[in-house]
Amino acid sequence: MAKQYDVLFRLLLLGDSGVGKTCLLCRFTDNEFHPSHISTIGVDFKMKTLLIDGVKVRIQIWDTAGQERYQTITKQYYRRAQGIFLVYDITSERSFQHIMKWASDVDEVISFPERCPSCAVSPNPLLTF
Ligand SMILES: Nc1nc2c(ncn2[C@@H]2O[C@H](COP(=O)(O)OP(=O)(O)OP(=O)(O)O)[C@@H](O)[C@H]2O)c(=O)[nH]1
Repeated sequence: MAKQYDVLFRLLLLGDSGVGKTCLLCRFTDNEFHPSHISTIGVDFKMKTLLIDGVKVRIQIWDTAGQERYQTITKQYYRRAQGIFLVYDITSERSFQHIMKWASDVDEVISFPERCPSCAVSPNPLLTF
């Protein structure tokens, strides 16, 4: 069976609840828009394969819940990501101000490799993109 992809990138969407992370992902993977807001529970993901210069690039995008109560779950995904999108709603100044908080949460998780020794060599996903 032919290999389905040559390289895999794991990316993560982070931001306040309701800023449009799921919509952004649906638009990117399926070119669809669903106007209803059904809060993500924990973490969900979608994939898309792109052909770039003859290389099959599979992009796996993890869509996290913006609600605070799921953060124990969502933080477990920060280290596995090779890139993180910090998403805000352009009509919500508050969601923009919270971007600093999301970024510092990521920094906090990845700055303490002793919490997860097997992940100690992971690059900082906020610095690599
Ligand atoms: N006008 C407008 N509304 C949007 C856009 N993108 C998303 N929305 C609306 O924003 C609401 C929330 O979108 P979601 O994508 O579910 O938000 P989310 O960030 O995934 O929310 P959580 O799963 O709770 O973290 C929905 O009611 C969408 O219809 C946009 O580009 N324009």
